[in-house]
Amino acid sequence: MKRRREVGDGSSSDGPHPPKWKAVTLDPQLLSGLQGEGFSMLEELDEGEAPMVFQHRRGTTRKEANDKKGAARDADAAATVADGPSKRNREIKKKKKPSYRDDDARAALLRALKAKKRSQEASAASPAPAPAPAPARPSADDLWEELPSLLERLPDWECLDYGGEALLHPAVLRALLDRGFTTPTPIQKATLTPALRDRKDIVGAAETGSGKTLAFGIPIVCSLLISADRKKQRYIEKMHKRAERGEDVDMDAEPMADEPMLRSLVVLPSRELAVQVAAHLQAIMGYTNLKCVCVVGGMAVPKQHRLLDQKPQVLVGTPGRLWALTGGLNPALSAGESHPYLSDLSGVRHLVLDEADRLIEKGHFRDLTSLLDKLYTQCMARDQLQAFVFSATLAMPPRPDKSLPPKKKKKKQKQKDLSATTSVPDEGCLELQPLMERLRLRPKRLFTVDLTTSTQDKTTYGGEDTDADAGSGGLAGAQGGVVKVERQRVDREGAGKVKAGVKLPEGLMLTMLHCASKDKEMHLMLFLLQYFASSPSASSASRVLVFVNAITYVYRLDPLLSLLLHTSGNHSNVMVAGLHANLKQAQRLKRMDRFRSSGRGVLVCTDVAARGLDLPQVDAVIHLQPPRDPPTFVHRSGRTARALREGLCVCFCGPGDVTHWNRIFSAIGRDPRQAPPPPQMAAVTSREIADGRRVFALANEIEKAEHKMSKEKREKSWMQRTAEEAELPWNDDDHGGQDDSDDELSTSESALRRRLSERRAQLEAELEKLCTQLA
Ligand SMILES: Nc1ncnc2c1ncn2[C@@H]1O[C@H](COP(=O)(O)OP(=O)(O)OP(=O)(O)O)[C@@H](O)[C@H]1O
Repeated sequence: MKRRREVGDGSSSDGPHPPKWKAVTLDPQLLSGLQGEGFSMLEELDEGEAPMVFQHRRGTTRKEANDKKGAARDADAAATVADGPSKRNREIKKKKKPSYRDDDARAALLRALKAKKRSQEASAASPAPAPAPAPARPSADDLWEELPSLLERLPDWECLDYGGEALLHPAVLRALLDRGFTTPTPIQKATLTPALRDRKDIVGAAETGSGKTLAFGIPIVCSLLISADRKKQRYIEKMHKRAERGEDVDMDAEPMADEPMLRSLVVLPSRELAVQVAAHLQAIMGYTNLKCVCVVGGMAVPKQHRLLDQKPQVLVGTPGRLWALTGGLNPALSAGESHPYLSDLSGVRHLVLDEADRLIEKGHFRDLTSLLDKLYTQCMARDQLQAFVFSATLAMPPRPDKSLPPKKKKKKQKQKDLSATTSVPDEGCLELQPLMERLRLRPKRLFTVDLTTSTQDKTTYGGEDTDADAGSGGLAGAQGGVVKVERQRVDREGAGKVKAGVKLPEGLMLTMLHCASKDKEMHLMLFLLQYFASSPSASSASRVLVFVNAITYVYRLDPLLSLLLHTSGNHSNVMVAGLHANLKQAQRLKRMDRFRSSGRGVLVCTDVAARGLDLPQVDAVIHLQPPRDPPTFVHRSGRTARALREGLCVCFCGPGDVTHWNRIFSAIGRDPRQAPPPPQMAAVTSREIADGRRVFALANEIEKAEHKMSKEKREKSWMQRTAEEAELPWNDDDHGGQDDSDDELSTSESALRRRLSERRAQLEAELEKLCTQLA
């Protein structure tokens, strides 16, 4: 509230209703310095508002005066900071009831105003300061000079150096160093030399999380860089020769850039995986000018066209979208949506089939085989195309026993499609022979490495023995030796014969939880409550994947677990999300991102998340329902215990699952009877189980009621919308199936909501009690 008080002669007026002026006694000192500056009056504000301001008749507006007031405050604040807190507090108190008796204060105000004006003028005259320059990326020459120091810091990668010539490009070494990858993983060690030095086709099987992505990523990036360097080298030599012949040459000129062409094609079976692999490759290309883009189904075609306009050297994608963009017909895309950059694949030098066994399953193989046919037709000179085939579940073809007489060849069957002819031995692990034929892999160029069985392969390469784990490769191989694979049986597990192509990571703890089928979800609840309660600290990241076999089950479990884990007091920061193939691609990626960035999270998912995904800090994988086959079990379980970390795998087993689990355990060479219960459940008492049942029943009831309510609401709004679109009259009573008036309806709805919130409060209290018991 403002009160005006008359100062001076009182001749000022405020329009038709002038305020009632009242005489105020002012200190003559306050006015002494203001004579002759057009000063006419003071405006006094009540406490809490700004201090008194001077209003000048000479065109100074209220806004300007306020600006000045702000500047004065800034100047005062700046002046008081240096005086320490106590003095500053006194100053602030003073400012609440300022007094301009003091000439210094007035002078400070005028100084501050002048300073503000000067700084405004200066900033208007000079452009905004340029942002601090990003640290310059070292040039290719710098990186070559850095090579010795890089190798010194990465001695384990140095073994891949041979004959004094670096096998790995320094730009890649630098990126590996940045990521802290100081040692190659066994599969990387085993494959890099034959892939890079001898350009062998690589077929590799290694456990989940063992770094297979870089086992093909590094050779691809290095070979692209090295061939660019060689081209430059050849150009420089040519220029030197011309200079020697006395020709006038510009030695600083760069060689003419080739027309960009696609050089490497990486095919994966799932969209999330393609996005992840592309990111992985981009990370090791950080010090290069190479481009890698990702194209997958479910994403906007124009956006993917824009990505292809960049003419990337490396393209990662799923078979359907790749085939469509290369000009194939795909019902998902109409004709004409292919991209010209992909019409010519003759420049492709690397082809990768990651998760190869999944790629040739139904649903992918048609697009894949069409793509391969086009690729091989265009790359007529097969020698230029190097293939990489990887998976955690590949069964290598058995070594032919030369002591036996050769089998009579059967009449050659016409192979119509890959999936029809691919043999699937050992509970679903793909045997490679038909795939190799399809890929036109030739034995002479083939290098296979299998680190998935407990029978360790010893790979003989070009006649000299080399340990696959050492990967140092015999030099004879370089002269075109024949690859032989000899198996030395080393029984690691001591648990009987292990089938080919199914090996779990070393750090995985395999457990089994037996319970009645109807109690599975209740036990899941108890496990999760215990699990998060026993995590080292509430702030440490910890994530769990719960696998089920049906999308409808995800729909049911996701909200139920959200209710339980959000409601339960001290675990309220556990994020629960569902993931399945029926979600739109953008939704899938968004949920994955949310899960990745959640401190503590549970992802309820179908097998769409089983393969390849490298989610950080997944400490436990739960098979609430047994997977369909051993490879799926291996892939699901492999989402944890990655890169030599530890992880927990919990197999929920109801009476109906026993046979299924026996089959899977037998395939991985384990005895299900010897699998212990998960440690989190070992101490759970029968009383806690009884309490758990009660809590779970309550949560189930709430979830069902909430689901019913939201379903009715959705249906009603859908029907109303449809009626409106069809211009039909809409009456709630007709369609709601109730005779209540609007008021009665809303009353019953609000009563229901009230009941639900009471039940929620009850659930919260019961969960709190249960958590305390479990702790
Ligand atoms: N040399 C290395 N040193 C340390 N970590 C590595 C190395 N190479 C890869 N990694 C890390 O290991 C993890 C697993 O790698 P990757 O996803 O390539 O495994 P994978 O064998 O393809 O697994 P999956 O079979 O499940 O697809 C990743 O987080 C990756 O960054």
